[in-house]
Amino acid sequence: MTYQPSADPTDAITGEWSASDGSGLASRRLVVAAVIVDDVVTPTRLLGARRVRPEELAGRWEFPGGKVDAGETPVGALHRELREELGVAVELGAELMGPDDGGWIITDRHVMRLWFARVTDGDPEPLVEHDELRWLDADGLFDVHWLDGDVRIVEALASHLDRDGG
Ligand SMILES: Nc1nc2c([nH]c(=O)n2[C@H]2C[C@H](O)[C@@H](COP(=O)(O)OP(=O)(O)OP(=O)(O)O)O2)c(=O)[nH]1
Repeated sequence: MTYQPSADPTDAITGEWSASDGSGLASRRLVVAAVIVDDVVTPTRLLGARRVRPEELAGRWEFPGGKVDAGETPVGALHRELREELGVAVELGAELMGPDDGGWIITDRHVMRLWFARVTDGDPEPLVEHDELRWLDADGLFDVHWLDGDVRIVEALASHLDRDGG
C-alpha cells in the first residue's frame, strides 16, 4: 500500500491511495475536510457543522468539506468546499494525520484527510449542506452528535485544543 501524504498543503499530490493490500483504502473515495480553529498554532476551539442531508445523516455533526472531484488536488477541493459551504477563505495549517496510511477511514466507502484551518476572509455561515455551525471548545467537543466516523477524530483532537488559551 502506498500513500503519499502531502507535507506541503499547496503541492499537487492528488492524495489517491494506490494498490490494494486488502485494507480497502484503494476502493474508498477521498473526502477532504477542515478543522477550522481560532488559531492554527494554539487552537482553543473548532467549528462543527450540522448536516442537512442525506436523511440518514441529517442532524449529525461533521467537519466541513467534501469529496475530491476528478482533476482536483485535495487542497484545491478543500478550498472549493469551504467557499461553497461556508462562504469563507482559509489558510491551512498542518494536516491531522490519521492511522489509516495517514488518512482516516470514516465509512465503508470513504477515507478522509483533514487540515487545520483558520478563516482569513468571510464569516462562516451554513450556506448549503448545513443548517447550523457551532464553535466547540475542549470541554464541549461532545456536546454535539458527531457522525460515527468522526468520533475517533474528535477524540484525537481533544488533546490539540488548549484549555488554558482563553
Ligand atoms: N464532509 C464530511 N463528510 C464526512 C465527514 N465524516 C463522514 O463520515 N463523512 C461522510 C459523509 C458522506 O458520506 C461523505 C462525504 O460526502 P459529502 O456529502 O460531504 O461530499 P460532497 O460535499 O462532495 O457531496 P456531494 O457533492 O457528493 O453531494 O463522507 C466529515 O467530517 N465531513
